[in-house]
This record gives sequence, C-alpha cells and structure tokens, in this order.
Amino acid sequence: MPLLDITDLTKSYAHAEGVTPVLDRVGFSLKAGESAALRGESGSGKSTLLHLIAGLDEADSGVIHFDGQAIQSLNEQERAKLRRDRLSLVFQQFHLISTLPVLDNIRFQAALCGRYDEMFEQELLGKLGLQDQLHKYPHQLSGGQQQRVAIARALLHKPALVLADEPTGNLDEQSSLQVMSLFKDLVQQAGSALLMVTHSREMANYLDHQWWLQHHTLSLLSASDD
Ligand SMILES: Nc1ncnc2c1ncn2[C@@H]1O[C@H](COP(=O)(O)OP(=O)(O)OP(=O)(O)O)[C@@H](O)[C@H]1O
Repeated sequence: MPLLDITDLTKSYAHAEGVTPVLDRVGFSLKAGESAALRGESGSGKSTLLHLIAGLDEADSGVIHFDGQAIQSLNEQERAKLRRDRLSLVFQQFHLISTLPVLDNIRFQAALCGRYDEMFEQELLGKLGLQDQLHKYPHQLSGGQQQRVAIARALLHKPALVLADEPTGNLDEQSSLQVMSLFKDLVQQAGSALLMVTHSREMANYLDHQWWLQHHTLSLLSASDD
C-alpha cells in the first residue's frame, strides 16, 4: 500500500471575476521512503497541491489517502495531529520561532509529538554544521544557517512524509545544490518520503521521480523529457 495515494483530485478557486481551475483530476502515489519532485510553471498549482496534501486547504473533489486513511474524513483536530506527528512542512520562509534559541527550534516538533532521538539529533547537528550555533537566536544566523535549522527541525521526529516547497529557493545555486544533496541524505536517514516542489531540474535529479504539472494535470517526466 502506498504511503500517499491521490485519486482524481480537483481544485479551483472562486473569486469576484469567476473561477480559476487549478487541478483537474490529478492522481499519483508515493511509497514510504520514496522521493519525488513536483515541477511546473509558475502558477501551475504546485503549492496548492502541497497544501491539499497537508490538509491546509480543501479539494473540490477527489481523495487523498495517507497511510490508508482518507484525510478528508478527518476533522480539523485530527488533521492537525497528522501534521504534527507524521508530516513535516519545509517552506522557503523558514518559519523559525524568533524568541527561541536554535536548539529549542530544532527540538520543537519532536517535543510536540513526543518523539526524540538523541543520536539522530547529534547526526543532524553534525552533518548540518550547527553545533556552534545552538544557543544563538534565528536573527543571529545567516539565511543558509536558518535553512539548516529548518531542515533539522523538519527531520528530528522522523516524519513519514516531508513536504518541501522550494526549500533552497533563497540560496545561490551552488549552495542550493550542496544543501539539496545533504537534505536528500538526511531525509533518507530519517526514513521519510519526500515530495518537493522545485523549479530546478538539477534539484529534481536528486530524487526518485519527477512529476510535471501543466494544464491542471500531472504527468510523470522521464529523464529524456527535458
Ligand atoms: N487562495 C487563493 N485564492 C485564489 N486563487 C489562488 C489562491 N491560491 C492560489 N491561487 C491561484 O491558483 C493558481 C495556482 O497557484 P499555486 O501557488 O498553487 O501555483 P505554483 O505552481 O505553486 O506557483 P509558483 O511556482 O509561482 O509558486 C494560481 O493561478 C494562483 O493565482
């Protein structure tokens, strides 16, 4: 059984001028531990799809199964618990808590869901080069360091699925690729599946599959497609 199984997902946004169709019967699945890139032009609906999977927005129709359970059947409290315990969201804005030092930021989600692995924390801190930053506050870090903190926080509780929206979007290309390679390794060590929105083909090449969103539908890209 796939970890994530999406069938016929349809979403449009209604506004004063009419309706913007975004997703039209989109379907795909992801197994535990697998990784996939989600690519497509600006405005094609990548972030919308991520938000629907995270239960932050409602589809018009279609079903999202996570671990065999339809997330539409969950109430708001159950969805929040799913996000806290089984998912991680990594966005371009790192959403670190400005009043907490780095170490508390990193432990935040793990503490909330009661899953803390000290050895894995040491591994994350070492590989991400954060050992000397633990008592600083987010505003005392560079953008790249803040992003490494966000990655450590996202993985410490070993979520089943990481949803990442252009996680390296604020970095220059060289740093992005370095962080991407590290991110991919750490996601694997955490045993998590990864669905990552990216504009970059090079980033996408680090992952097992590439999906392309266009004209409201999703297709699988093979290596020769671009
Ligand atoms: N809350 C909203 N209300 C109305 N329209 C929206 C809303 N959110 C997104 N849209 C529209 O839905 C479409 C898809 O937006 P989305 O942000 O999912 O695209 P994207 O592929 O992530 O784009 P980008 O690569 O630029 O981040 C766009 O036309 C956008 O204007």
